[in-house]
Amino acid sequence: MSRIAFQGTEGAYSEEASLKTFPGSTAIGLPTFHQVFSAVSNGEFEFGVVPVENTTAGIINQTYDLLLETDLHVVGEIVLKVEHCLLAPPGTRMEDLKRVISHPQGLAQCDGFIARYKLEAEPVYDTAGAARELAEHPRPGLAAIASRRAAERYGLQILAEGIQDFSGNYTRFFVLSREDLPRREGPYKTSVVFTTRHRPGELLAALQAFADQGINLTKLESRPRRDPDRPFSPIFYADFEGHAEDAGPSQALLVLLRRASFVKVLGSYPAVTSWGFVGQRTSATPEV
Ligand SMILES: O=C(O)C(=O)C[C@]1(C(=O)O)C=C[C@@H](O)C=C1
Repeated sequence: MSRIAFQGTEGAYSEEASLKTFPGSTAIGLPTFHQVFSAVSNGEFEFGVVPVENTTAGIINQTYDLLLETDLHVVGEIVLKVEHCLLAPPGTRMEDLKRVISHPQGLAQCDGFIARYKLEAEPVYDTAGAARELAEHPRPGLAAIASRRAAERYGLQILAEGIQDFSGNYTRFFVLSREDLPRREGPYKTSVVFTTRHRPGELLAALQAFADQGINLTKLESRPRRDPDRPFSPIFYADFEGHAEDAGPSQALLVLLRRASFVKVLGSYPAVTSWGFVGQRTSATPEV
């Protein structure tokens, strides 16, 4: 039975993503992303499940930064539909509420709801942690944004459900492992990080190789590099269809290696190919 580390507390969306992908495994919440990455790096856990991006609120910067700093492989992706609930101790009325606590992503995904009800938003480490904190230390006027599972786990009342600003609110997670997994059947995706020389046309040239090989890029993200001598010089995170060892992708990666000043392949993993598979164990998710 696999042991999976996620960031947060029992009832977190990351826990749900872990258990739906690896049914029957043990998923344990750790307080920080740093701890999840180290626990997988030092072999304490076989896999880590971390959020990378959300369709409403964008990328999770810390995950992207840590992917660069550690040598873990990305061996899977999970896409989970996230339905947020407004939770409060039983007996609380909507009109009593003044403040709401949740993970910054949870707050960002419910920004419109929070504004509509004129609530003061306060960030905490994770959504389920907010629910637990509220259940253990209820304060007048305080609510939490978390999952239905968190409400059940911590005995809170659901005052409103589906409060995210967009009903199509999906979070994408990466499955991290110290070892790469054996190749399976089905479509793959690959994630890479690279930097280019600071000259006109360098990014275009780096990406041209993918176009030349007929490879579909599914993501391109730019982040400021953490270099004190070159603040704001960008580092690029790209995902593309295919396995790094396939003929087309390996050719494109070779060109990228020649053009770029730095390249790191984060991993090739079975792609979540259909939105119908969201949050479900499918043939595209890693086997344990
Ligand atoms: O706090 C949680 O429940 C998490 O699993 C973290 C997290 C995130 O960091 O994006 C995961 C999914 C949701 O988008 C909101 C929060």
